[in-house]
Amino acid sequence: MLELKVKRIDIEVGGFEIILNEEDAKELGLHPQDRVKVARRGLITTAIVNISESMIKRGEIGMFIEISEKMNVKNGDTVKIAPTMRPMSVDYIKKKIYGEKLTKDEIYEIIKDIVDDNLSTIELASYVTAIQIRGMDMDETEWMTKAMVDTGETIDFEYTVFDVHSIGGVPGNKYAPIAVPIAAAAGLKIPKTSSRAISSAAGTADLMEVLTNVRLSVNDIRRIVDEVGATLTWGGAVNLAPADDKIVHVEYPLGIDPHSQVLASVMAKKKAVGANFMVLDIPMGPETKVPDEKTARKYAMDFIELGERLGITLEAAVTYGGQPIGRAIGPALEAREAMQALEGRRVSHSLIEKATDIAGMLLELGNIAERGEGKDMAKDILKSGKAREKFLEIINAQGSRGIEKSEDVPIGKYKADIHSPEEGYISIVSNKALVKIARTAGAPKDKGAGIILNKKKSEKTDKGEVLYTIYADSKAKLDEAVKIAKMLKPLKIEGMLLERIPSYKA
Ligand SMILES: O=P(O)(O)OC[C@H]1O[C@H](OP(=O)(O)O)[C@H](O)[C@@H]1O
Ligand SMILES: Nc1ccnc(=O)[nH]1
Repeated sequence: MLELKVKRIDIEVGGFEIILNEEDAKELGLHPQDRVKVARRGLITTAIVNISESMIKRGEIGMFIEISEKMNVKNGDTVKIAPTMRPMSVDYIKKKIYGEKLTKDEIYEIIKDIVDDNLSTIELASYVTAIQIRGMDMDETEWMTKAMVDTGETIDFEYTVFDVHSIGGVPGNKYAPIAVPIAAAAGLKIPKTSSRAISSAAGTADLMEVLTNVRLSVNDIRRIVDEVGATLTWGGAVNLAPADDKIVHVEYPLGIDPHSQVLASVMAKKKAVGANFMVLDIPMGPETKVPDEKTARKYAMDFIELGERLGITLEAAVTYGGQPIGRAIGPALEAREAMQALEGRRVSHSLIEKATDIAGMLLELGNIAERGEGKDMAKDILKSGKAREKFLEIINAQGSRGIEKSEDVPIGKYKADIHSPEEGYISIVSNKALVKIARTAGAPKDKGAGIILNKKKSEKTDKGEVLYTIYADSKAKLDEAVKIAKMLKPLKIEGMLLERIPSYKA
């Protein structure tokens, strides 16, 4: 064991990492990526070792933001460190890499180590990759979901709780800020939590954060649902299924979201708030998580079965994901478009149809509307302005940012129009290319960054007309996004030369 003086390093590294001087590391027999226990005043945490010759002096320990905050240390404090073993869950991850089925206890151990930050980013990334390639059966998925719930807090409401969730994968998917207030305006109780972006350029949590505080405590969620009927918050901020956000953290840069992880991630969040009934959105289309009907059915049946195992009645909606929902992509632009829809302004048909289809299913599940009449009722509630009122109540109860109208939403200061190289009809809109461009422009972290589509599939364009506009919070990222856009050409025009493949001799 060594006692070392803390030197805080103001960098977020996404996990518990420390830096030791080469000599101190040698004394303890430590190498880079080994683990140590770090202890101070009864607090003990596992951390991953990095080694430096000169940045950290002998007798010092460099502590990055995450571990400094967890251990509550300032410069000059002392901590004790000692080498420790790799957790057993690394062996279980390897078992999955080799394609074996995991037991309930092994899965619980992995999830517990994820929650306790005992796994390095490398190990966590291997876990996600192993699940993507090897998959999990329904038993493993159920155990994983329950482990995710049991390693966090849960909320018990005294009334019937409704919920809604999308598996994501289609850009511009801002159905929730419209569907949730419609259902809440009709009297349903919906404590909705969302993830941040996983494969897209804006998750519901990212876009809600433009308008309100999404970091609520369990008690705040309970109080606000009691008072106004619904919340729209970020799951990662509350201790509800806390493993989820840590897994999302490594899925995001990889842009992958394995089937059984989607099931566990969504359903753990629903179980943690005690949902009794829920609607699940499955966007289907090329370049989404669900390319065809067969995959959509598999998702729907697996979700329904997992729902049954957890005591949640679930109805799935397979929705059109062949191109973005609405015309806006990126947190602020999507928040603005959702508000425009709530204000009754003219927005894309696809957005209104999708949001009211889903809200209608919730109204029917809640026995507020007869079967087959939910959608019309949802449209009436939207038209009446009651959903807008409810939405403002929700965002004000969570913490007002002073945004009351769509015009108040701040969007990217820099923008560039992309023009059509020729006349014709739009034949292909590439979800993936649009996400790549929006992410290059800075979304989802730069809230104002993203894309507004001026043209969508089957629409006619003249030569030189604006196809879409890219927004960014910084000029450098805008320039980069324009470069990528010109390379990827996300909108194809019928008759357009798609690619020229020269002969070897050319
Ligand atoms: O599209 P990508 O980024 O893969 O999926 C992540 C999004 O999907 C879910 O949707 P919602 O909360 O029901 O809107 C998550 O909560 C998150 O907002
Ligand atoms: N993996 C996930 C996909 C969509 N939503 C989630 O919350 N999680």
